[in-house]
Amino acid sequence: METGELDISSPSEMTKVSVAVRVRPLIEREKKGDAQIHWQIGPQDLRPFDPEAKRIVPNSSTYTYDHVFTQSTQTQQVYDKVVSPIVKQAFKGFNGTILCYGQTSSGKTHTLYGSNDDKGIILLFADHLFQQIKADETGRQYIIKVGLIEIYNEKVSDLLNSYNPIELQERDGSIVPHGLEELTVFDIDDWKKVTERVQRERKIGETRMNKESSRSHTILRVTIESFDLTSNGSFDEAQENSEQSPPLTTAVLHFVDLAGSEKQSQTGAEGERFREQVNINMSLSVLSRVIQQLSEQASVSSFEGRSSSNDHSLAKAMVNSMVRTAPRPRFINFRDSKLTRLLQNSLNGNAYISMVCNVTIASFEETKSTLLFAQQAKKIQIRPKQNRFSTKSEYDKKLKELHWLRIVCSLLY
Ligand SMILES: Nc1ncnc2c1ncn2[C@@H]1O[C@H](COP(=O)(O)OP(=O)(O)OP(=O)(O)O)[C@@H](O)[C@H]1O
Repeated sequence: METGELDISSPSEMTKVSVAVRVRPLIEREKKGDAQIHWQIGPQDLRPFDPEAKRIVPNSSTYTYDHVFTQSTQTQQVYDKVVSPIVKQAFKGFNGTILCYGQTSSGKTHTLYGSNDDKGIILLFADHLFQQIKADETGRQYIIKVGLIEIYNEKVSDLLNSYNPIELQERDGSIVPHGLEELTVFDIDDWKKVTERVQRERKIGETRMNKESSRSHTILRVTIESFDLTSNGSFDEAQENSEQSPPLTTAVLHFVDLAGSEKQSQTGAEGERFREQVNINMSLSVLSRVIQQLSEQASVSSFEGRSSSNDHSLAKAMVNSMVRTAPRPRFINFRDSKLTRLLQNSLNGNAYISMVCNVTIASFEETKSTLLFAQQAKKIQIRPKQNRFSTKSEYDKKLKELHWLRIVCSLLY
């Protein structure tokens, strides 16, 4: 396996969150303000740079990641390294989450939604998705559903359905966005219609909030259901046990564009804007806490795992003292914000996760805070499970759904 690649060779094994840092080019405001360069970018790391002395800060830390993308990187490269492996797994029925994190104006929206001359992850994903479906000659059928969720001031709503409120409900141990309308797309043309709506609704959202930067978290939720119709709709029990192509799989992909945090002292925000900022900073700090708790849990359990394999009394004593000094959290604070509650299933390990942490080299403190968050995230361990349907009745239900969806879509488009 190439260094830094997402480890998907053995899905039932523990693996880690893939963490990338993307450095955006300097923007006009920074160029005009004679911005100073505070970071030196290496192939897989960043180091603090002293702009006065024009050298790396002596004895400073090196921040290392799975991937570091420089100012000249196109989003296609980010997609190939960070998103594409997750999408390939989604075709086999594994959930995935792609999370863009960073301070305000660090390039999160650019990375996800792109610009005229640099396609964003969402469009690149659509190209990839429908190419894969077209190239599949096995006769498998796919149902693709898309929903767009907004979290604004701790309220969860459906951006594709008049901002209807969404309730986060727990079902069979999973958190589901109850009330979310999901649109079914059969090909790239359907997808383009939906993404045009997504872009429109995001713009309306921006106007509604009277803002220049994202004051809400938006989550594009894509469900890929795939099933095998080669045996003319009959359910093959033997195939059900096949690891590679079970008759029915489902995977949920989340593309998360987080609101950027800001310091009130820097922006002087008041009134509604101040309330937005407090909510954004609160939910981001809950996310940081959850990531920290999960990473602590991972280091304790991996240490326990290592020591039990050679059953050594000294190792056992060390584990005991470690558990005493850094106890495994009794619970993870998922419920403390809507964002972490919605992402609970993913963060808790049942999804491949890639984080793109966006930064600028023109800021020291804000970039450092993102880099520290990214370091914590690197430690989280995950063990995604394949989502496969296991009974003939579930299979028949899906067949009926496909049948009706095709009828409805043929009437709509
Ligand atoms: N890789 C890039 N290449 C060129 N321009 C970029 C890149 N990344 C960001 N930018 C530009 O930087 C500015 C800020 O980017 P963007 O709006 O994506 O930030 P953000 O992190 O989403 O901000 P916020 O949290 O405030 O919404 C925009 O003008 C965007 O076009």
